[in-house]
This record gives sequence, structure tokens and C-alpha cells, in this order.
Amino acid sequence: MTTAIAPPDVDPASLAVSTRGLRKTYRTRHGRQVAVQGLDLDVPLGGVHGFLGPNGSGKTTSIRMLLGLIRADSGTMTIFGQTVPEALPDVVARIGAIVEQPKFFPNFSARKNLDLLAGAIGVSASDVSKVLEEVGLTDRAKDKFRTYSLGMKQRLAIAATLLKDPDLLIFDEPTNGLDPAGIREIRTTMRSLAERGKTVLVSSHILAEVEQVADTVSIIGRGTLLASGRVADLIAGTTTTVRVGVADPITARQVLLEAGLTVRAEGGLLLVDGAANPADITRRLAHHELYVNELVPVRAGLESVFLELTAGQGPGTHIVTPDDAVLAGAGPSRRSRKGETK
Ligand SMILES: Nc1ncnc2c1ncn2[C@@H]1O[C@H](COP(=O)(O)OP(=O)(O)OP(=O)(O)O)[C@@H](O)[C@H]1O
Repeated sequence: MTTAIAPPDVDPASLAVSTRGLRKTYRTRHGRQVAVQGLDLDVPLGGVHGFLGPNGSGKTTSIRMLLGLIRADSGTMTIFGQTVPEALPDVVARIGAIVEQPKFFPNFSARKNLDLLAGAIGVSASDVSKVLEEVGLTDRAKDKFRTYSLGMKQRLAIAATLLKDPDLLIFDEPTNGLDPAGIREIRTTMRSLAERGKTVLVSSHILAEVEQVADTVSIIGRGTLLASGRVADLIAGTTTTVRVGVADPITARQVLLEAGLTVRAEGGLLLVDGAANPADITRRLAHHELYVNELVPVRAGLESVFLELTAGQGPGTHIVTPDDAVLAGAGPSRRSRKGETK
């Protein structure tokens, strides 16, 4: 069982981003809505850091506070060791962010759009070529923006943030609305940025998708940190889920629950956690004359980590399951369990 962990006492200068006790409430018609409550977030320098949590868990609010777009009620934040928002003017040149879809001229080509932006911030035409190359749009650079697919539009947005060669890229749900190919393209772009030494902070509610690209993650729920660390370490701490097919899933579920196992129903199948091994499930069910027709160990992933961390919290969180993620185009997992401990 993975447990929620308190962030270590680290030197903010060794981190790209750090927050302590960050809090934000919104005033709504129904009273005060707590969006972020005491968030402690640490993003190491270099690599892709997934900022993960279900819809409404406070990811966008946290990012907006970091970027000085809204004010925190309390707590502290640093970017590259400098306290923000006070020091934002000093660090802003090192940050590229996509929080909302940027506006481009639909009838101008991608290159023309970037040339205009480059001119505004004093960046040369050769830098425009470089960023187009970096996001894989060189061949389509002369095409009008309006003819671009959603994935290409998103890559152009990333190219725009790269013009000033920032050290930290902050992407809020960059794959929203993209098809599987578009999602893969963004993943590839994020990885190549990390390989060039940049820090990429990417938020998502699709844990399985970010699991494939992130080096480290912070998982939040209801505005607080639930877990953080290297993806491989977090996954190593979870039990393996077993997918069970049986003719009478209702009775089978009852039997397994009575045996103290955790059982979730999913499309006529059961997802079982907590068994010593898959054979233990078969034995318990056979004892009640329930015979399995499918028994597949499903590799534990970040989604399992999240479900274990929030078990018993009741409704109010919706996390996208791996199956949803596949439907949304996350594709097959390439994660490894061989990651060594920090
Ligand atoms: N401007 C606002 N006014 C009132 N409530 C807000 C506002 N913005 C966000 N909230 C609420 O704050 C909570 C956190 O929202 P936030 O958008 O930060 O979450 P999120 O994790 O980014 O979600 P999503 O994945 O859906 O973007 C939610 O309950 C949301 O309804």
C-alpha cells in the first residue's frame, strides 16, 4: 500500500518549482470553495514532472498561482529558488507556459505566426526555424494555421513557448481533445525537451497517459498532495490488480469482499486488489463453485496508486481509468518497473 508522503525538506534552489502550504479558495454562489489546500509541491530540475489529479483537484488553480495569474490566499512558492510572485519579473524569461490555448492568426502560416511573435520579443528568424524543427512542424510551416489538426495547433503553441528558450515549460492538460496520434506527438515533444535539459511540468487527469512520459510525478486530490516521487518507485509500492472474469460476478464479488480483498466492478469483469497471488482468487471462488474464465494480472500503475491513496474517501473524485485513457488515445503502456531508487 502506498502511503501519502510528506515532501522532504529540500533546498528550493535545487528545484525548478516548490510550494509549501499553498492555499486558494474561491468565492462562489454556494459559499467558499476550497480549490487548493496546503499544497506542498516539489518539481526537480530537469526531466518531465507529471502534476496529476482528477478533474477539479486544483491543478489549474495551482499553476495559475505559480504564474502570478491569480493570487494565493496563503503559502509560499518558489521558481528556480526565487520567491514568486514577487520575483516573477526576474524568472519569467526562463518560463514558457501554456495554460490556455494561445491565439494564432488562422489565415497566416505557422511560420508567419511565429515570425510575428518572435519580432515582438526580439527573437531571430533562425530561432523560429529551430523551434519549428523542434516540434516537428518544419514540413508544414508554410501551411495556414486554420488547416492544422488539433495536435499540430498544440505543437505550434509549444513552439511559441520555446521561442525565448525557457528552462521551465509548464503545460496545463496539453493533450486535452487530442487523438491518439496527437497525444503521442506531444509526448515525444515533451521527452525531447527533457532530454535537452529542460524541466517540463505537465498537468493531467489521465494518469496512465503521463505515466508513460514522466520521470517524476506529484499526485494531488482535493487540493492536497497525496504522493510524489519517481514513477517507478510509486508503482513499485502498489499491489498488483487482477482482472477476473466469472459467470456470476455479483456473487463472486461478494465472496472476494468477504475474504477481505478490494473489488471493483468494470464492464462485467472484476478488478481485484490485495490477493497474495492470482491462484488465491481462483481457489476462493472455486470453493463457492464459481469458476473463472479470465484471470489476468493487470500491472499496477499510477491509477492504482491513486485509488489506493483515496480508498474510503467516497465519491467526489473522478479519475480516468487506463481503459478510458486507451479510448482517449493514450495507447499501450511502455512503462518499466525496473527504475532504481533515488
Ligand atoms: N474561478 C473559479 N471560481 C470558482 N471556483 C473555481 C474557479 N476555478 C476553479 N474553481 C473550482 O476550484 C476547484 C479546482 O479547480 P481547478 O480548475 O484548479 O482543478 P483542475 O485539477 O485543474 O481540474 P481540471 O482537470 O478539470 O482542469 C474546482 O472545484 C473548481 O470548480
